[in-house]
Amino acid sequence: MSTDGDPGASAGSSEHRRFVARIYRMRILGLGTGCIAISGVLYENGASLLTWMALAFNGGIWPTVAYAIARGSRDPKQAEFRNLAIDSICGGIWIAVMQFNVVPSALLAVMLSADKIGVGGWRFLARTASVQALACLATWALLGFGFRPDTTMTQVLVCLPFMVAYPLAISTAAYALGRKVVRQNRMLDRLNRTDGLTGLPNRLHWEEAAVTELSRCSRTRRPAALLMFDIDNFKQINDSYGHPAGDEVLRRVAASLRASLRALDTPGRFGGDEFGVVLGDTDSRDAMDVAERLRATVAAIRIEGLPDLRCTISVGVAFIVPRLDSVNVWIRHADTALYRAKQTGRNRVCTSGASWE
Ligand SMILES: Nc1nc2c(ncn2[C@@H]2O[C@H](COP(=O)(O)OP(=O)(O)OP(=O)(O)O)[C@@H](O)[C@H]2O)c(=O)[nH]1
Repeated sequence: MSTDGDPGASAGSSEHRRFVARIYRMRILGLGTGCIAISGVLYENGASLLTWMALAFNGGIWPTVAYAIARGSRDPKQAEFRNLAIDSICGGIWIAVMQFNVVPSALLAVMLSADKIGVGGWRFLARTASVQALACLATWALLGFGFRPDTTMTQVLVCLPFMVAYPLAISTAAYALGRKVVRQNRMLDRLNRTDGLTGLPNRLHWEEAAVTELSRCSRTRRPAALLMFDIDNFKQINDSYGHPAGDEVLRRVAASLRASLRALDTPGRFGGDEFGVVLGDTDSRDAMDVAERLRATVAAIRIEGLPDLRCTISVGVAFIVPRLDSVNVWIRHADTALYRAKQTGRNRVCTSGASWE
């Protein structure tokens, strides 16, 4: 009995073991309090010793047996789904044994249904509800179609723990699951926006920052600049020192970027050995200073164990110009300037020329 779990995860995974453990805890609570509710009816109806023993088994021993079955199974998820169907069958039998005593029978049916929806949705409920109904009908026929729907006050009172504790537990589990989903969505969103190697915003995220900056500039008429830079002869670094050394260079360049920029600026990895920086509220002179500083910082990078490794960057700078209404055009201007820096000897800063100021 549970509202929690991910039936879609792969068999045998730790997620499935957690799912089984959560169901175990819920089953102990649900069947424990549920059997107390049933006992009120059995007591007043003068049930046989065999019926009491069956109830004791269902409430006290079955949760642990079900847990052991699921834990020992090669496919814990499927095993647990079978156990949940058995829960429904038992529920159907108890409803008939109670001769449809209305309050505990309705409670049992509702709680068992909530479980099934929580774990496997309405389709799973439909499947288990049909076996529950069949088990109920068969038991009812076997016991001679007894029908005593009236519920006494004592029977209502012994239903209270089930009525209160179990829905609270279901809500708590649903809330915890909801929080987990929100956390995982946030993490996914962060991963989607981050370059795995450098930890910088990836191209998509970085371009969003550029769009935001461009529209802010159009509104406020404040200056801004875009830097695009590319590591010089990076292929040669990879070829001479190996790919892991190339990766380390990329990480160190990213670290230099993070260390030397303001919170207002947005660095990003554009792809391969190409990076971009959005410099918010920055005029052309300051932008050139930042670009030169970056160039010098990267040139000073030294990698432990590789004393000969040197890396430089070529930087293209594009300022906001009048009637610039597309980030793609802004990036193209910076790219053209970067191309010029490469063409004129690398390890230098070039600008796209035009500026507002
Ligand atoms: N180590 C490493 N290399 C990468 C990565 N992504 C791209 N590269 C390599 O980076 C190199 C980029 O080379 P290019 O930009 O074509 O040229 P370059 O050697 O930098 O020369 P210039 O740009 O003209 O100075 C290619 O060899 C890519 O395989 C990465 O994540 N890690």
